[in-house]
Amino acid sequence: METISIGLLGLGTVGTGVVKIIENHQDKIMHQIGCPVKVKKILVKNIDKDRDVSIATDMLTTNPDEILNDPEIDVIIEVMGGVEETKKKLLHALENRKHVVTANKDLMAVHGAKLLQVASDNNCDLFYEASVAGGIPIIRGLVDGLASDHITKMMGIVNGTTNFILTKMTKQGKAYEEVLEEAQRLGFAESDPTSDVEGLDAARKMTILATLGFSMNISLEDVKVEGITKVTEEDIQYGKQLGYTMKLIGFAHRQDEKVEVSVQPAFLIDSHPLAAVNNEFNAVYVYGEAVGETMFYGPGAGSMPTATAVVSDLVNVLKNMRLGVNGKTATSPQFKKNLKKPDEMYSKYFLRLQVEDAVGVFAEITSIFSENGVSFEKILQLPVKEKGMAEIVLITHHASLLNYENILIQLRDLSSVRTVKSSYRVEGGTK
Ligand SMILES: NC(=O)C1=CN([C@@H]2O[C@H](COP(=O)(O)OP(=O)(O)OC[C@H]3O[C@@H](n4cnc5c(N)ncnc54)[C@H](OP(=O)(O)O)[C@@H]3O)[C@@H](O)[C@H]2O)C=CC1
Ligand SMILES: N[C@@H](CC=O)C(=O)O
Ligand code: NA
Repeated sequence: METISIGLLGLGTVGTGVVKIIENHQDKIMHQIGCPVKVKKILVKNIDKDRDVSIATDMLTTNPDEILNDPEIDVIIEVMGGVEETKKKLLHALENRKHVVTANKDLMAVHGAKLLQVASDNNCDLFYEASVAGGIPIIRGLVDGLASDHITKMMGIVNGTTNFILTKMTKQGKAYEEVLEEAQRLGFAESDPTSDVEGLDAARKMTILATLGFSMNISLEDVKVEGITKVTEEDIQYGKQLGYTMKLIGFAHRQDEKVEVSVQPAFLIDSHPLAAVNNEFNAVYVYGEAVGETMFYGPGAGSMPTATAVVSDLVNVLKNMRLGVNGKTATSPQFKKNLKKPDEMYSKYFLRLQVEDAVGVFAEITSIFSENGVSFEKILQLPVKEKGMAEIVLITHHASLLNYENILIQLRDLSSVRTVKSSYRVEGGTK
């Protein structure tokens, strides 16, 4: 029986998990594909490093050509990270007719369209399930599970680090900096956690989900991004009093064939299923016109969960090899990109203002809202320590982004408004 040989690029957190799963689940893999699978060669930076898995030294190399040009290697698994240099390596692999499995969201969010095209031109598979929400089969869920439906909305908690931080701030009242260090120690955060906390990691994942879910070529630049670095414990506590939970939400909405995609800290109504997703867990809520509400939940990062997605992609490549149907997945989007404008993007908003505690101030503020056609759903006025000042916390009814931004400009111009302390999107509905 012929053995399938794999070339592995990277033997870090995910690569180590891949080696373990291929070894430990060999019987199950063989049962599905009918022949054994072995990792033949592994690209690393440092051959002498201690590893969490036992590997013969002659399997390691620092020369990518030993893998990319080896005619015995059928499939490349890329779990090394990086964008431009990695793109070159994968193009080289595909041009050498090697199938590719990758966990690299940074690469797929930026160069996915090009790589998928080259894969298709060479009759190769390029699968990337692990790139979004680690071990959760969300890409297969969208592309296969919901293939017959018209998806109108996706909301994702797709970054484990920020969900861990916000959960600890909300439930244990811990400070942001303290929890970020904990997330780094536990290994959820990227080596430079800026892309986690500034929302870029989630934006890359939402780019991939929106492209697939809406069958439109969404690029990273189309995603409006805001991270969690400005979220305060007071904001979280005010939201709690009003019945909302703070989450970093990736939001993708389609209406009348126009779409919007964004990532931002947002308040979710406590009864929303995503509000119960805590710590480093990820979840993606998907609304399809026919299926209604669905939610995909699980571990979005970590060695074994992420490697599960990678090796499952590998099994699919090998099943396709047996059937002789590699590279046949449709890659070109069905629809032309059509993005919503600010007067077409509707949401509720949470707003926290520090204002003078004087007669007429409340009326001045409410008149700005009514001039812009926006009304309130909830409102609280609270005393603050500083004499003569008060805090107003409110939730609006649905407003267009255009009207809401006008309101913010006008409020900042009012002499009775000392500061706009914070402002967040509020989510709760379905479609
Ligand atoms: N960790 C996670 O939970 C998740 C990770 N991912 C993605 O998976 C990929 C891998 O992540 P992770 O395993 O955490 O990363 P690690 O940093 O743990 O591992 C990277 C591996 O790649 C090797 N490597 C990196 N650059 C080079 C290079 N230029 N030449 C040769 N070898 C190189 C390293 O070698 P050496 O060991 O010698 O240093 C190391 O073995 C990334 O794209 C990441 O975004 C996706 C979902 C979840
Ligand atoms: N840093 C990422 C890891 C997985 O993609 C996260 O926190 O989700
Ligand atoms: Na996944």
